[in-house]
Amino acid sequence: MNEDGLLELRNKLDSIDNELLALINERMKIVHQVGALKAKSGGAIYRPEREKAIIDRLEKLNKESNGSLNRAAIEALFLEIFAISRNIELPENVAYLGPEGSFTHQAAEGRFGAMSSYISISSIKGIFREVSTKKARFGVVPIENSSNGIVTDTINCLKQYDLKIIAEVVLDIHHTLATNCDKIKDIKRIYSKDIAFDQCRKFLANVGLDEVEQIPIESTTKAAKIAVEEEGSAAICPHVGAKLHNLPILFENIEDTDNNKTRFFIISDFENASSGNDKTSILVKFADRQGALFEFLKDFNEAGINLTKIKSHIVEGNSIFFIDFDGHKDDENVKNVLLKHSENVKVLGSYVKEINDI
Ligand SMILES: C=C(O[C@@H]1C=C(C(=O)O)C=C[C@H]1O)C(=O)O
Repeated sequence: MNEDGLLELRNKLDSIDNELLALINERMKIVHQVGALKAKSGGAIYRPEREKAIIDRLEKLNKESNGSLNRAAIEALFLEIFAISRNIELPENVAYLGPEGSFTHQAAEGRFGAMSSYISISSIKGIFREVSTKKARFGVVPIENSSNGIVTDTINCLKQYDLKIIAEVVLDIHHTLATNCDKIKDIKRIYSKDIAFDQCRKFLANVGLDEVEQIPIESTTKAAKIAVEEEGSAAICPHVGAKLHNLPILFENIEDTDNNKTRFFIISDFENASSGNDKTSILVKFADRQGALFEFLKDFNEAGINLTKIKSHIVEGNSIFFIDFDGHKDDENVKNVLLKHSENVKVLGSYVKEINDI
């Protein structure tokens, strides 16, 4: 290795880092001023729509100037900077569906960064309780998986609690088979969450593990914890879950579809302003008469609103619909339709539409 060449390059990196540090500190001073203005006006500190606009602008600039970073890299860098900025203004605590290492934990960390504090909660209802009693500023809950559908507990809580969806996060879900066993045939039982077994059926059959006892438990990460302690056990769990409990990974990406995604909602107690690229979620209870659903959908159609999801759901014996559509609740056309149906509709929140859709 050319030692002089290496030293010269490292010196260049050092001086770039010095400039970056000075610029980030300069940025933080301005964030502080924004924070002071918000404190005066009572405005929300976290503004996902503004953060998205910054990332969109930087991605465009990066393309135009032939920069080598892709969107994921720009997001990783800047979402962390934003999270640090917000935490300097007001420390953020985030309640997520645990345990540590769960997919919901990953979704939470992706959005709130390394400086936020995280509270692992064992039930979805517990998360709603934590946020509505202001013990946590944000909650992160799963809402649907591409193979297993909607998460009933989350719908029930969205109906019951007066909290808002302020952002959505979509994660690609990958499972591993992790075990202390050296050979597949030594595996006598597998622990995982019920829906994870469903998502890996073909894989289990292909490797001859479909007849082995499957023990469903409440989380995939807990599955790794149990499997590490019990001889002859394996876990279907996320990569981070296996690492967290030092359980060797035998197979990666064992899910049956290569499009396995979970969508999460971030909930809090404030409403977002429009970003120009939003989605809105509502719950609707239709009157028990012919044509009620049809008329509702007709009004949406006539207002030029694009429905992106409609799922029926039973709560306490009554059928309600969970509906997503493009647009913000304050957009003129949306506002009018919602007003017309206000008796039957609960608006759950308007939030920036994710690119990675489910
Ligand atoms: C500084 C602000 O507050 C937060 C931090 C942001 C940032 O660091 O750029 C952007 C949006 C907000 O989540 C702002 O609203 O501009």
